[in-house]
Amino acid sequence: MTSLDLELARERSHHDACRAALIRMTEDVVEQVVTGEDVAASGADAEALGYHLRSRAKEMREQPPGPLFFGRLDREDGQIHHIGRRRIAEHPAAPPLVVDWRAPVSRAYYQAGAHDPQGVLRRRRFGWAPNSAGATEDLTALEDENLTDGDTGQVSALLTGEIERPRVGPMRDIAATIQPEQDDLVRSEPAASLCVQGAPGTGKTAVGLHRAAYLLYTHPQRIRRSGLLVLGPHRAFLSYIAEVLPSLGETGIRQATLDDEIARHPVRVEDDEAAALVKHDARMAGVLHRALYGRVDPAPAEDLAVPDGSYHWRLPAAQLAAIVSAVREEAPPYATGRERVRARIVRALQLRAERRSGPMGAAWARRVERARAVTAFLDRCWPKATPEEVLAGVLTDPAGAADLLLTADELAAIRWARPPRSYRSARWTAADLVLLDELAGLIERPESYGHVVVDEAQDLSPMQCRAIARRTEFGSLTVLGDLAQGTTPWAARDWDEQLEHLGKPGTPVVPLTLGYRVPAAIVDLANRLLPRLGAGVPAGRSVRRDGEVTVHRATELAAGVREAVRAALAAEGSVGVVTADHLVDAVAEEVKGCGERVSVLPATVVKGLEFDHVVVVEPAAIVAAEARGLNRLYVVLTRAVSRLALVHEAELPECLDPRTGR
Ligand SMILES: Nc1ncnc2c1ncn2[C@@H]1O[C@H](COP(=O)(O)OP(=O)(O)OP(=O)(O)O)[C@@H](O)[C@H]1O
Repeated sequence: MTSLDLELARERSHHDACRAALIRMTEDVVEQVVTGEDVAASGADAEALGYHLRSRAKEMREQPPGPLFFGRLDREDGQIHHIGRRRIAEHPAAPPLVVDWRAPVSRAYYQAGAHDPQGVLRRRRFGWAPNSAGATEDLTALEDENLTDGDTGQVSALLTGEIERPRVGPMRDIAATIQPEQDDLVRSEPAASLCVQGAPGTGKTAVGLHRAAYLLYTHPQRIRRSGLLVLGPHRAFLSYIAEVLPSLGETGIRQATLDDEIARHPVRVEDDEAAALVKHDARMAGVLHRALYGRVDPAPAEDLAVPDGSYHWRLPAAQLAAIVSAVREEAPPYATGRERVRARIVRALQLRAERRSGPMGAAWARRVERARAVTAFLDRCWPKATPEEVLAGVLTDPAGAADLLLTADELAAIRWARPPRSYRSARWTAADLVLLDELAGLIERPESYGHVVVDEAQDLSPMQCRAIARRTEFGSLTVLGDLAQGTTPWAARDWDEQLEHLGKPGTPVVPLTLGYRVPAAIVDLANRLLPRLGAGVPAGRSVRRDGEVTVHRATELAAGVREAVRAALAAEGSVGVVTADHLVDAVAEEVKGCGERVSVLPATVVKGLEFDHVVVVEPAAIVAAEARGLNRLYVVLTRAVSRLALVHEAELPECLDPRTGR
């Protein structure tokens, strides 16, 4: 037996011990559910304790199968730590057999190097059979890095293998291979917001999800109680990333699109581009504010008289006006403002009444509060409002609230051609829902999440950013994006401005430029587009030296597509055939029956996804299809993990043409 075999045998037996301990931990929790429900002092305690234990038992049972550790640290002080996705111990007080990758002692696993060993003698990486469910015999390799040997410049074969592994199915966690610059972001100060400007494939999404898991581990009370939300650009993306948090042991985290998060109604119609542009513009915040508060009458003309038996208590108009404007200045949410005016009126009436007739009890105050005359006054001077009613007013007659804030053309763009009979029958567009959310937020403050991770944040409009800002008033944000991948008409060109809309001005922007998805040959090709994207971001680089770009000039596009897909299928992994939206049906027809590994996708839905082999059909059509077509093409090219094929019948966009170079 070689010394490597011996070490592997030892590690396998440690894995067996971990497996046995994990089974015991799960059994213990299930047992505690039973006793926990019986022993607690009161029924309510038993309920709370039982709930807590049941959730833990469920969480333990739902642990996805897999290897129980992926690394090991041997420290100068003689301590040895195995590192895995969750802590495993014989019993709660025993030293752990496996420490959680998020624990402070695990940090050195990701950060220590020969130049800065951080008390570590040796880092060991374990190699498991692909997609292992955690059977001990799947532990097939290990690799040691001695940090005391000076800088050997040695590249880890296991790490390279993991990064270059063919992709199938949904995104996987990267707990075993997080890189130092990524780890800094994952573990950065939780109360502070953070913005990551990352070139394609640098691991922004992975960093955001691992940071979410880290925050839940480090601040379970604060973050769990107030909630954590992950926002992604579309549902396909959400299902692609859905497995990552559960595989890190974090279940039940809300992952949604912003549209889902704010949906008060179904989207029934579409805006034309001119209307959508105006509705997503930051000035709409002013328009809506004006429309809502335009309903408040700051100078009531008449005195208020509240009948009380045979008597009337009176407040003069001037005093009413002073109350209304004082509350306006305090700027509470609109609905709170109405109730505050009511409370101040009652207080003023009470003072008057007590001056005349002595103390008035709480019952009297309640009666006055609900008096018809008081409510009638409020209905005139601070009427109730619903977002739908106010927005319908704006879209029926935009000039009323938006005059001087919008140009005549902009007013015309958002004006309803045929207003509905009532706001209740209005058919709302996606942008209208953003505006309704703004109004709802002015009327009543929404609950704040503890932390929100926002992916592809460059694509959000100012009004969408404000919807997120409202939900993180008392929480923090992890903002992930790439200005070069901005494809919406309102995509950000500058992070400082976007962060201001997100309610977190001055948040530090940290660049990531080293890519783990796209091989260097493909990054170099995509970088040729960068100068024309107007994004001013640093160019991407790649750790990957593999990869291949091929260009097929086809005399007949259909035949070219068939040939490129056939060539792609000769290698392992997924094949994404991506083309302009209007060509999708025709292309899908050509590759029908090519099997499950091939997906045909419109260019507009591939953001955030990746395929081993990407076949781009007619790049020029992707560029021509929309205003930010070049940005779209940049996104499409950078979806490739190993190989990229360009198939074209029309001329290639100039910057991609191998004959014109850059
Ligand atoms: N440290 C790492 N170890 C292994 N794989 C990694 C690492 N970092 C990133 N990856 C992999 O690289 C790919 C790209 O990561 P991710 O999707 O998070 O990047 P991104 O910056 O969000 O990309 P894009 O903006 O292009 O969508 C994923 O498959 C991810 O698992």
